[in-house]
Amino acid sequence: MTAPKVLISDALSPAAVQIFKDRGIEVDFQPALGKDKEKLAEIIGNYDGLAIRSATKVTSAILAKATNLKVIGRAGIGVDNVDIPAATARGVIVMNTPFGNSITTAEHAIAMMFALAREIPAADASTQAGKWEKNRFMGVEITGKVLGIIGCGNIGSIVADRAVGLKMRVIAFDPFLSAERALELGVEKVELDDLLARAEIITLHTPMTPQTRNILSREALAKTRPGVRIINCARGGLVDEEALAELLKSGHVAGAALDVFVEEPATANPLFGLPNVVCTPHLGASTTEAQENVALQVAEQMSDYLLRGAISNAVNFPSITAEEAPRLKPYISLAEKLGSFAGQLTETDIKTIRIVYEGDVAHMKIKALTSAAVAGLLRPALADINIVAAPSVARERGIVIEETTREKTGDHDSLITLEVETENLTRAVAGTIIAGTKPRIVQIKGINVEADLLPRMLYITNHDRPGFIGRIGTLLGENGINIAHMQFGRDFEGGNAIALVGIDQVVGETLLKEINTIPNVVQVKALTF
Ligand SMILES: NC(=O)c1ccc[n+]([C@@H]2O[C@H](COP(=O)([O-])OP(=O)(O)OC[C@H]3O[C@@H](n4cnc5c(N)ncnc54)[C@H](O)[C@@H]3O)[C@@H](O)[C@H]2O)c1
Ligand SMILES: O=C(O)CC[C@@H](O)C(=O)O
Repeated sequence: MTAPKVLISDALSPAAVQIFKDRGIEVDFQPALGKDKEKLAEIIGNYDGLAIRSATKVTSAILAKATNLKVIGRAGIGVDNVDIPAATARGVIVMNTPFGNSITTAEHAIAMMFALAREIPAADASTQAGKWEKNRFMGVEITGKVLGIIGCGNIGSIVADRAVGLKMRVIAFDPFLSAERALELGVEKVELDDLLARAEIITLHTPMTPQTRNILSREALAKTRPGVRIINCARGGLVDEEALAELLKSGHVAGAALDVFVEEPATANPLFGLPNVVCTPHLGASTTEAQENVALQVAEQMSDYLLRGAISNAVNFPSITAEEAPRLKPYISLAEKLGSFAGQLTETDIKTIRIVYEGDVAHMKIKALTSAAVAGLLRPALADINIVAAPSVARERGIVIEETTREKTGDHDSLITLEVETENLTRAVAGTIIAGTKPRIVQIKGINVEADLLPRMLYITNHDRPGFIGRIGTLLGENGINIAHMQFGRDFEGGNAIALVGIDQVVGETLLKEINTIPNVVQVKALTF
């Protein structure tokens, strides 16, 4: 196996390069490439992995050229510089490092708060200019002030913790913050309007989503207290920059500290040059400690995926640990084959996919197995579908996916049953793993029939009558088709029967039609796995 190749296209700590090398991965460190999208597009096709910070924009155009790419690792939190749907559609795993820079970023927000409260940047510039303007700079105390946190997740909670330590009164707006967590943090959970009306300092710590974009809109800013100070170390675009500039000029907002901007790199901005505006160039995560943390973590995560199939902190696929990966692999193959089996037999629109996981498999990462089953099921219709994209593609097509887990009920230690419902029928197929690694089908439409799934197979349904087996064997033999195995099942004597025939050659349309003329044959279908 040739070593996977990773491109680092942003300024990651050299610690990442070392990790990749130590793990036997070829690494190309080109920290300025993120700013050169033409060059990136030209070479991205050579790499299995891409490690980035925020400068590299992984657009759908870049992804279209990334023909070998398997994983994008973001050394940081926000993945808004990656086109996730486009990556997902191409089966590229996108991972981030959700905690490595949280403390550092929270500290930056606190530093910004002090900078605003005491006008430190302006006082520094004035002093170094020899002005000694002791009367110009009159600050405010932090102690006892009401801090309003919008978004109280990893970073917001660290800010809350530090602010409580500074004897501030902390209120937080976050629809996903539980009452227990708020109590634990010592913050008062409030609605947005309440926060806007009460906070003397507001700090933003939400991701950029359609709900949070412009959360501090012109209207929201108008509801704030006169003299409010605003800090944004999360994402540009959470605050209306034009409206904020106007309120700073009118004196309603006493100060604003911004680490992030609608347009980055920010070379011109409506806020630049206004009194008591403090700006940093997206430095929230820029400490030696945080950069070391995120670089090490992203390199480990990407290596684990490329070398061992382990997935952690992926934003578009469930996590799989390095220990789980080898155990899960045969079940992923089984789930995909069961899906493929049902998909090849389903010609009309699928309405619902129901998957039941029984026994040991019920305790595994079933989300990954479901993705594999859905990919297998959709592949006959959508040849390029991949396991990462499959569930979202299915949902886009209005297909309902239902998963159930339960303890072992029958003979098999693990059993996966896939049921597909279309307008006209419901089809179920079940399988298990034997000898630890081999996928085997064990039931079709409730009829027990045990068979290995070979690359070429025939699926035949017939009425259970004497003479069928001899005829099918003769017909295949006469046409030069070698039978690898032949398995039968029936619901009861003389009832409905199923034959699964593993074959070594391709069966053409003419022969399929001829098989269909054998007395008592109901349906015959050539399948490939
Ligand atoms: N400036 C920097 O260099 C820097 C560094 C790291 C992170 N960040 C950014 O900081 C932000 C927060 O990161 P995090 O790690 O704390 O994320 P997180 O996911 O841990 O927390 C985000 C919080 O926002 C809340 N939230 C989501 N939608 C909301 C809404 N509509 N209203 C209010 N709250 C909402 C979530 O419930 C969650 O608790 C992200 O945007 C991240 O990209 C910036
Ligand atoms: O990489 C950086 O410097 C910024 C990272 C930050 O925006 C993040 O979301 O983690």
